[in-house]
Amino acid sequence: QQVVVKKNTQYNQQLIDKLSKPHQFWQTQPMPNINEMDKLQPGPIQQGVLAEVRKDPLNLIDKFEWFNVDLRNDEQAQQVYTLLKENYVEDDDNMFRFDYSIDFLRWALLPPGQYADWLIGVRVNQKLVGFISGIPVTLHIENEQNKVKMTEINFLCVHKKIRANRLAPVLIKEITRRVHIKNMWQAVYTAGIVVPTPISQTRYYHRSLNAKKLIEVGFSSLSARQTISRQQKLYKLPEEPKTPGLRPMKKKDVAQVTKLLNEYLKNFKLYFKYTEEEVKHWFIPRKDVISTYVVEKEQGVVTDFLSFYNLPSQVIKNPKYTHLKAAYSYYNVATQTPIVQLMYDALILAKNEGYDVFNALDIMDNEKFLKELMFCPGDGQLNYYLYNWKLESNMLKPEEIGIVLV
Ligand SMILES: CNCCCN(C)c1ncc(F)c(N2CC(C(=O)NCc3cnc4ccccn34)C2)n1
Repeated sequence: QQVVVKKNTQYNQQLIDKLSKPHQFWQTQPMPNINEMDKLQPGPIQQGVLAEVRKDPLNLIDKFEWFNVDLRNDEQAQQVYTLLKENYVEDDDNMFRFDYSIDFLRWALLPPGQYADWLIGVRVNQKLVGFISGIPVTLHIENEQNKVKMTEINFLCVHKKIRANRLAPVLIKEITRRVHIKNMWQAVYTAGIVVPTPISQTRYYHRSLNAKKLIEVGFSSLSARQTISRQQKLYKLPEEPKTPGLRPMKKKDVAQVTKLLNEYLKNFKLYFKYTEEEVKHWFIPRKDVISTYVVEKEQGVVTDFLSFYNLPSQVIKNPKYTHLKAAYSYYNVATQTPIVQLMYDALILAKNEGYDVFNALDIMDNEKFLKELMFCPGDGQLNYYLYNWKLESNMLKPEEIGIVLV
C-alpha cells in the first residue's frame, strides 16, 4: 500500500510540474520566446564556444547506458526498427503508428557525410529504450549569405514503458553536445506538437487513392450523402500517366536533376543546396523507400521530375488490414510540364505502386495542385523549428518552406 501511495504522489507531482511549468525544458533552450521576438537580432541567438563544450556524455540514470547505433549492422537496425514500430508517432486517436522500414531508416540516416556518433541509442540491459538521430545538412536561411552547417534532428523516441523519466530532454541535450563538438550550433527539426517556437506551421493534405480501404481503416469517413462507390468513382484515376517521356530516374540523370533541383529551391526562404553525390543518395529510386520519375524530352533533356517516399502506418486495431500504405510527396520540379499535370501523374504512379493515400504538406508550390487534384486537408499539422537561430521575419509562410523532413 505504502509503495503505491509513494508512486502515485511521485507521479502526481510530475503531472503538477508538467502542467504548472509547461515546456520547462524548452524555456532553458536558445529559442526565441514571444516577448524576445522583436528584441533579438536575426542570426544565432547564442554564440557557441567550442572550448566550453563538455567532452564526456551526459549522465544517465543507473542501468541506462549510451549506445552509438550502427544502422549498417542488421541486428542494431532491427532494434531501432522495432523501437520505432512500437513506440513512435501515433495519430491523436491512437489508430495509426508510423512503421518506418529498415531500408527507409538507412536511406534517411546514412546520407553522405554522416557521423558515427549522431545515431544515439539508450539501452537498458542490452534492450534499446530510447533513440534520437542527427544528420549533417547545410541550410540556406532567408538569403544566399546564410549558408549554415547544422544538424537535422529526427526520430526522437522513448519506449512507452519508460516515459515520464525525463529521458527525452537528456537525449536532446546529448545530441546537442555531440553537434556542438563538431562546431555546429544550429539544428532544424519538425514535430506534430507545438513547443517553443515554430518558425512555420504547415498542414498535411491527403489525396485518396484507395477510397474503400481508407474508409475501412478509419482514415476517411463517409458523410450522410456519400457512399463508398461514389467515393471510388470520384477518386478514380487513369491506368497510365499522361506526360510523354515520364520514366523512373536513373544514375545518368543525376547531373540534370541536381541543376533543376538547386535552381528551383532558390525560390524559397529555407532550403538545402544539393551536391550530385547527395542527389544520388536522396533521389535514385530505392524499392519501397523512394520513387523518383523524370520527364525526358528529345536528345535526353530532362525538364521536370517528381518524387515521393514510402511511409506506411501500422493500423493498430483492424480486423482486415495491418497497414495503411502512404506515399508522401518529396520534391517536385516542373519547368515545362504544368505542375498539376506532373502531380496528377504522381498520383497515378503511386496508385499503380499500390499506395492507398498520397500525402503532401502545403509547403513549396504544393498549394497550386492540392485543390485541383482533390487533396483534403488533414487534421495533422507539422511545425518546423530552427534551434538557436532568430529569423528576420518571425514566422515563415508554408509556401516559403523548401525542405521536406521524412
Ligand atoms: C519528420 N517527420 C514528419 C513526417 C511524419 N510525421 C512525424 C508526422 N507528424 C505529424 C503528423 F500529423 C503527421 N501526419 C501525417 C498525416 C496523417 O497521415 N495522419 C494520419 C496518420 C496516419 N498514420 C499516422 C501516424 C502518425 C500520425 C498520424 N498518422 C498527419 N505526420
